[in-house]
Amino acid sequence: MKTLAILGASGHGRVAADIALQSGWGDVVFFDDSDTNRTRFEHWSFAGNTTELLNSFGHYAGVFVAIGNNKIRSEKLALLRDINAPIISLIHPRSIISPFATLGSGVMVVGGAVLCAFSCIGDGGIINSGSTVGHDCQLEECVHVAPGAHVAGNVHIGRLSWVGIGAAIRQGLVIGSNVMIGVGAAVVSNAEDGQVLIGVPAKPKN
Ligand SMILES: CC(=O)SCCNC(=O)CCNC(=O)[C@H](O)C(C)(C)COP(=O)(O)OP(=O)(O)OC[C@H]1O[C@@H](n2cnc3c(N)ncnc32)[C@H](O)[C@@H]1OP(=O)(O)O
Repeated sequence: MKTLAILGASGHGRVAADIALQSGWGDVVFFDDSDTNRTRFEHWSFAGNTTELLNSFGHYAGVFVAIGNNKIRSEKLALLRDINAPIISLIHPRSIISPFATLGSGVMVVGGAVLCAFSCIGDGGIINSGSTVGHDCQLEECVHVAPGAHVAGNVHIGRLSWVGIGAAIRQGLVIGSNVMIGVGAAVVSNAEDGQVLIGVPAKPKN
């Protein structure tokens, strides 16, 4: 039986475990940096913090970082990459992924998500429930497309950016790094690094 180690015992971690078990993993074991005295997390074993995972990753057929914060997820993935841990991606069996799409490692694709032809998802990306990423999009490392958000074709999104729940991005735009696009925003022009955009049409938040 293949066992997956998941770093991040949270709601996002529960979603990761659910996808893992629906996609062929036999069991999961959780790690997290908080409340390290526990022995269980929901239905699963809990085995310690990040350090304990780094020391024991060889016991697991795969390792996944299920931390919603883009920056922390990126940092944890870098630690695991440095020691050649077997970082895997989790793809919900009822997501739709073009055979011409490209996914990095440590990516999560949740149920109902659609990745169109020639879209490219960087390491640690989260393509959440019912969201769509159009043709030829390039998403750099650890971008989160939240539930129900839609990214039109040929959009470039910089590392660590977050496309909020229900937001939409017009085709061909360039979204910088560390951008936060708010719930329900309609983005119709390029975004600079670090901007927080809200509204319809989206404008920088004061
Ligand atoms: C499975 C999952 O759960 S995935 C998680 C999905 N979650 C998301 O996508 C969350 C995205 N985050 C947001 O949209 C946030 O509201 C942010 C980041 C844009 C702003 O957050 P904060 O800085 O904390 O703003 P705060 O909540 O204090 O609101 C400040 C003002 O902006 C307004 N505002 C906040 N977000 C938005 C928005 N998306 N659209 C329009 N106005 C907004 C508020 O109404 C408030 O206005 P007021 O000053 O007139 O009362």
